[in-house]
Formats: sequence, C-alpha cells, structure tokens
Amino acid sequence: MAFETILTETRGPVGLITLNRPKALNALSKQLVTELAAALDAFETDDAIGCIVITGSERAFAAGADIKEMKDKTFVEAFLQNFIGPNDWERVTHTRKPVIAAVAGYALGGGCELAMMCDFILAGDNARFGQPEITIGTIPGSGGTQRLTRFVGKSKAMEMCLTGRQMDAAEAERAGLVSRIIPVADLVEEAVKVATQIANLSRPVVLMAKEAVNRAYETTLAEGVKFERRLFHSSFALEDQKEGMNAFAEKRPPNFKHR
Ligand SMILES: CCC/C=C/C(=O)SCCNC(=O)CCNC(=O)[C@H](O)C(C)(C)COP(=O)([O-])OP(=O)([O-])OC[C@H]1O[C@@H](n2cnc3c(N)ncnc32)[C@H](O)[C@@H]1OP(=O)([O-])[O-]
Repeated sequence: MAFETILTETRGPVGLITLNRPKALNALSKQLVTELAAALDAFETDDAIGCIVITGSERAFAAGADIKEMKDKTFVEAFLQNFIGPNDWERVTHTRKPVIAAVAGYALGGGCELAMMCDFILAGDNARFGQPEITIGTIPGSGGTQRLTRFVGKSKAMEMCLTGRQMDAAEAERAGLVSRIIPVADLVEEAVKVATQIANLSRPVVLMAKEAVNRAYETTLAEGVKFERRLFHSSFALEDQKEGMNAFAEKRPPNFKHR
C-alpha cells in the first residue's frame, strides 16, 4: 500500500512503521491515523511478521493530535463523528502481535497516548512524555488520563494532566512508563533487535503471554492468575512447548514452528 504520512518496511520478521510528517512533528492527523491502522492491519495479517515496531523521528515520536485540523470542530461534529473513536485511534490496542513503541523526542498528547497503547515503550535518551492538552483548553481524549495513571500512579499522572509538565526519559524510566532507555542513535536498531528476538519465539506462546499480561489491567488478581494458569496449561498442547523444553534438556537452541 502507498502511504503518505507513514513509512513501512519489513526487517526480517519485524514490521517497522515510521510516522512521517516531519514538518508537523508527526502530529496525528486523520490521514496518519487511518494509514497507521491500515499498516497495522497489513502486518497483523502477514504470517511472515511476528512483531511490530512503531517509531517516529529523532525529534518527535508524535507531538499529539493535529491541533490545526481539530481546532474548529464543534461538539456536535466531534460527537456524531465519534472523533478519536476506537476503530482507527485505538487500532493498536486490538493488535494481537506485540507492538513496541520506539520513542525519541516528543511524545505529547495523542503521541504519548499512542505510545502507551503499544505493548511496551523503549525510550531514546532524548524522549519527552507529556499530556499538554490542558494548556490548549481540552483534556486527553485517547486514554491519557487512564493509561498514564495506571503506568505512573495518581500523583504524577494528575500533576502531568493538570499542568502539562513533561517527563524526560530518566523520569519516565524511574516511574515505570518506559521499559528502558537507549541512546537515541541506536534506538530503532535496538527496537528491531528486540522485536526480532520476540518474533523468533513461538508465536502462539508470545500471543498468550501478551494476552495474559494485558488481563492484569482488566480483572482481579485471582481471576487474572486463573486466566494465566489456563493459558499456561494450554501451552502444553503446542508442539513448540515440547520443542522448547526438549531443546533445553538436550542443550541445543529450540526450533519453533509456531504451532
Ligand atoms: C488523541 C486524543 C486527543 C489528543 C489531543 C492532543 O494530542 S492535543 C495536542 C497535544 N500536543 C501539544 O499541545 C503539543 C503541541 N506542540 C508544541 O507544543 C511544540 O510544537 C513542541 C513543544 C512539541 C515543539 O516546539 P518547537 O518550537 O520545537 O517546534 P514548533 O512548535 O515550531 O513545531 C514545528 C511545527 O510542527 C507543528 N506542530 C507541532 N505540534 C503540532 C500539533 N500537535 N498539531 C499540529 N501541528 C503541530 C507546529 O505548528 C510547527 O508547524 P509550523 O508552524 O512550522 O507550520
């Protein structure tokens, strides 16, 4: 597919999506969000792809929803169009294959929200995270008040949503928003390396692990542990479980077949 606001490429078993509106710091226009959803669909249905990376430029992952595009919208338009509805804006949360956000530079507003919708965030050492919507007369609209609070706790999330203060990469790592920090020049290569490692594991088991971790956000501890145990039991029906454990016992690398 030909896209105008994103770039897509495959790196072995990894689908790499680069947000590409440099003049607008990758502001998330309707077109960009639609194209991102289409690219995710394409990688999701491509059997050769086992993991997806979303990145931006060194200057900006994304500086938020496109303010110029939405500034004149009326309430009725926003409401009737279901602006920022789940089908395109939240498409990444419906992706079953793992999605890594490789974030350099600004991840603000909808950009921070998009990163938080991914399965984990690798941050360049120049990354900056924030929910500045309050400073332009609105509030986060794509999960910022909810996901940020779950990531970093009420106090930090409340301060950031009420003031628009940005977190740098070091604070984001301390607060648990990002899994780790990488020198910005190496960020995409490292993200692709991690994604390749995931893609080369047993795909059904990777999907089970992702589902199980995500369940922690949606249910009680007791129900979550029960769900995890059922998935754990079902992994024993896979050839890949036999291969993985036999390979360990035989002191050789496993050869997963994704079944
Ligand atoms: C999804 C759910 C709801 C979400 C809501 C939101 O995300 S609300 C949004 C929450 N986000 C914010 O409130 C952050 C808004 N952005 C900023 O505060 C600053 O751009 C900055 C601090 C990120 C960088 O400052 P800097 O001095 O280094 O750079 P610069 O300022 O010169 O920008 C370069 C060019 O990019 C343009 N552009 C940038 N962002 C946007 C945008 N979101 N939109 C459109 N355009 C944007 C900017 O206009 C300029 O274009 P020009 O004039 O050359 O045609």
